[in-house]
Amino acid sequence: MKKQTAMTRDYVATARTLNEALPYLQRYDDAIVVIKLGGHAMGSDEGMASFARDVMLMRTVGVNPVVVHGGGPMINDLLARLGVVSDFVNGQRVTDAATVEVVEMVLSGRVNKRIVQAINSAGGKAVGLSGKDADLIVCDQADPELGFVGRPTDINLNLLQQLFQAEMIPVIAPIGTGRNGETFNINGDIAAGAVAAALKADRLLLLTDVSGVKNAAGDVVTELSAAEVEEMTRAGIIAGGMIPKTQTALDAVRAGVRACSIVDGRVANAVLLELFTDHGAGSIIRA
Ligand SMILES: Nc1ncnc2c1ncn2[C@@H]1O[C@H](COP(=O)(O)OP(=O)(O)O)[C@@H](O)[C@H]1O
Ligand SMILES: CC(=O)N[C@@H](CCC(=O)OP(=O)(O)O)C(=O)O
Repeated sequence: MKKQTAMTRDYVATARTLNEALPYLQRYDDAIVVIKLGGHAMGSDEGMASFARDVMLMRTVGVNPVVVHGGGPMINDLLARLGVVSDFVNGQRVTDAATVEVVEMVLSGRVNKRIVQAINSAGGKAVGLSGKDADLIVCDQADPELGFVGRPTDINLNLLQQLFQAEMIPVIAPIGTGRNGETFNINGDIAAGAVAAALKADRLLLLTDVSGVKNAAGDVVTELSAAEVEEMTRAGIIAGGMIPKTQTALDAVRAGVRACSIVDGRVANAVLLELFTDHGAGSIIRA
């Protein structure tokens, strides 16, 4: 009897959640949502499977999801085994010719295929790509000091639109192609921002390993203005890997993306909570 009561309570809660989700489901019907999955947010196989189900659910309710991933920790692991140490400047890896080979191998290889496989196991049709496929992400060199680090200049929108029409889910490794045949390493956040901006996406979600952008007291700032981001960066409160994230968020909303959220990807169903409930967490930067 007691068990039945608990079960009934569960059903009531589920029904309430579905009811709460309705306006969000309507708002996001046929929307484009770009999700950046950071290397630190790609933990356990269960976490990956849960992320894949969330992406699949988005597709099922009519959203066009695009996944762009990182994999910094996985690159570090292989470089360490090869005895190579990288320097980072403002959250970006200084990338020489030998390093870019390792970066491409790790990102376009194991990391990309792990995500593709997880989404397909959840019933989706994910297609793994790097920026080299059909010239998806063409880059210039970002800064000579960073070596083979790319700044995206052109995105092949036609390819992405064809995949949306076929209800396929693009999973993109942040590797760019140069005009002279170079291979470029692109920071995952910057690649996701460039794709979101080109698509004028409804939402850009940056999934990471912290609960949002924190202020000097260590509290998450739920809504951030451009001026606050600039000030917190100048003061060194936004540092390291959070610099490309917040700059990407600003660039994306300036380029026509409706909103960008920085959320904790380790939280179960982080993507669904952010898109389809009143309980979105993390930090949001709006246009
Ligand atoms: N103000 C800040 N608020 C939150 N995190 C910050 C802040 N400044 C720097 N960080 C750091 O940024 C990291 C996220 O960037 P990064 O390690 O590149 O993540 P990912 O691999 O998910 O892209 C956090 O783990 C944190 O250490
Ligand atoms: C230029 C640059 O820094 N590229 C990144 C690409 C991977 C990435 O962005 O990974 P996360 O999202 O897990 O940090 C790198 O080499 O680490």
